Amino acid sequence: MSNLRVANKVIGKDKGKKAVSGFQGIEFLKSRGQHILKNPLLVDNIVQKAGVKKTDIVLEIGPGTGNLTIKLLEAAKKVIAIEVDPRMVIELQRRVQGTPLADNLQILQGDCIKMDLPYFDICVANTPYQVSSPLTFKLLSHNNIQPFRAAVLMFQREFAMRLVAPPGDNLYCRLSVNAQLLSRVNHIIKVGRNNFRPPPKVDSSVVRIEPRNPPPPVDFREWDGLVRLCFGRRNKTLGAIFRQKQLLSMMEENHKTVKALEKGMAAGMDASMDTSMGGEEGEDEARDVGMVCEGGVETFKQKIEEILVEGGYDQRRSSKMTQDDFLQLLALFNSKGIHFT
Ligand SMILES: C[S@@+](CC[C@H](N)C(=O)[O-])C[C@H]1O[C@@H](n2cnc3c(N)ncnc32)[C@H](O)[C@@H]1O
Repeated sequence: MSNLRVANKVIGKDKGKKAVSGFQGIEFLKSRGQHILKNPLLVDNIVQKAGVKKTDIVLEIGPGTGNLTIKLLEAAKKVIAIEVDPRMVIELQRRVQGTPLADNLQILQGDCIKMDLPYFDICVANTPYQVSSPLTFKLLSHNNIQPFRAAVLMFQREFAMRLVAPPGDNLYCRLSVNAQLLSRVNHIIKVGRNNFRPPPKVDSSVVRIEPRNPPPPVDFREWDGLVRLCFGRRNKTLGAIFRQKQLLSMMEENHKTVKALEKGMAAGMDASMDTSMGGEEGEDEARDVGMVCEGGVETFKQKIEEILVEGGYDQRRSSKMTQDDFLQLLALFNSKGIHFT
């Protein structure tokens, strides 16, 4: 039996997973999102719309049997392809072997979510749908370290439409807000399911993601913490969301932790000059967590309500709020010492 025949069998961690017969004897795995592009015109269209330049280093995630890879190699200076399935790696190597394209292809075998990404100018990929969201945000956070021009990615249609959805759209959600904070996202090609082998259950779309350079000056973790709460119940008013007991007590705990940490750091710095004047213990505690107002000790709930009313957010719904609305809301909370990390 040749090496290739051995390689084509489902091996290693993937052994025993559901497979359908595919290309050159390779069984395609559903669990790995192996839906191979079989329409060459579509492949040409993706490469052309991506705007790949002769000087580009292209990152491809999941090259599979190489239908897109070959076209990318013809258009770019170099392609770095990350593929998790060793059978696909062998097939791709076989396809370029002995051709001038082989010199410009680097294959990294492994899981794209677990490995550090290399430098690249543009990412073009028919992505494995299982990793759509982590991959999108991995790419966008990589942009903070090594900025890139764009990512042109095939996703399931609904995921793509959620990425591009504007405020007020039924599909507008945490994913839309987060992706649009970090990038400009445009839908560029609709792709029917019959362009793949085997055909997936749903249609797909290609989107173009252009990271915002420089990235927005906001702590993304904190931003996502706020957005996650706001979209917990997307059609409720923020007033109603932030009145929920469980949410308030979680925020209050978080608030106390942040204050205690700040106090600990300040104490470390001021250890040699203690200016404390004593006072009522309860009030000190409340002051420590930033909840003392003119009339005395204010409850955390009141504080949050005041912030929302003051900013005009009490009756707003996250499903209709823009990036700027969320940015201003976060700035308002932060200015009152409330954080979402
Ligand atoms: C939708 S197929 C695309 C194949 C090929 N690019 C094409 O268009 O014909 C997805 C590919 O991603 C690979 N893959 C799945 N999960 C992966 C992961 N976590 N990291 C890297 N590659 C992955 C699969 O083995 C498969 O080859």
